[in-house]
Amino acid sequence: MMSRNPVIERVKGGLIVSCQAYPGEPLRHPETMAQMAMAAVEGGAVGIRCQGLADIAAIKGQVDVPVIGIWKDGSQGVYITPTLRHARCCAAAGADIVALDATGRPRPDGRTYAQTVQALHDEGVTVMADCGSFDDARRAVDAGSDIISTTLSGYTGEREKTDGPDLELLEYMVSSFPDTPVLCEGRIHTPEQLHDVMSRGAWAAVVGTAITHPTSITRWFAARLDH
Ligand SMILES: CC(=O)N[C@H](C=O)[C@@H](O)[C@H](O)[C@H](O)COP(=O)(O)O
Repeated sequence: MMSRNPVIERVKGGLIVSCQAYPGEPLRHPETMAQMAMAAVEGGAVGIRCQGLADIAAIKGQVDVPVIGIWKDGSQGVYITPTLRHARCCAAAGADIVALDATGRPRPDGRTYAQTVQALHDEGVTVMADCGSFDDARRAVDAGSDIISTTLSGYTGEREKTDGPDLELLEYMVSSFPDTPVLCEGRIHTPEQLHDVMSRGAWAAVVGTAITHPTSITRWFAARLDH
């Protein structure tokens, strides 16, 4: 499959690194995230996913690879780029692709996911659908999303939170929607898992925590101490 969108074509077959720090965390600073993004690109990342308008702008100022921008607002319900306003701001901050919650849950601005995508497409914005289930993926494809992704699997109550990536959902999406690039995102923690998701037909994969969240990585090691 080819994508007619050059930005999506650029990340084909590659590793996208998510550079995010959560509210109150020591690394939560746009310059720090830009440094993290530069380090990831040096290691072979073909794209960066990042959160927040300041981070998007700082990262776009430092790397040449495509940037997927999100704006997380809140932590319950629809919080990943929840409204058209949030999405427009991500695009204005420089995101090459804007990712948004593609679930059917009510959105704060009362628009449906499809209405939001329509408005963004009218403005020339490339849209990535963060899905939590197969129904979300179908709705996202029907809405004309440029990319669909497993991002929200395990976080919306519809799919079990698997230890690793949701391979079942990935395979279902890849086989059902051959004309839409499918990204695998969420709980890819090892190079072997990355290899596995790519061999199952992912267009590209997004890895966050295992590369850019040292507090989690430290906890994984510390949990194996005998005391
Ligand atoms: C559910 C949710 O809010 N996911 C977020 C989406 O941007 C991030 O917190 C994740 O780190 C990202 O999806 C990458 O996944 P992982 O960190 O597991 O490699």
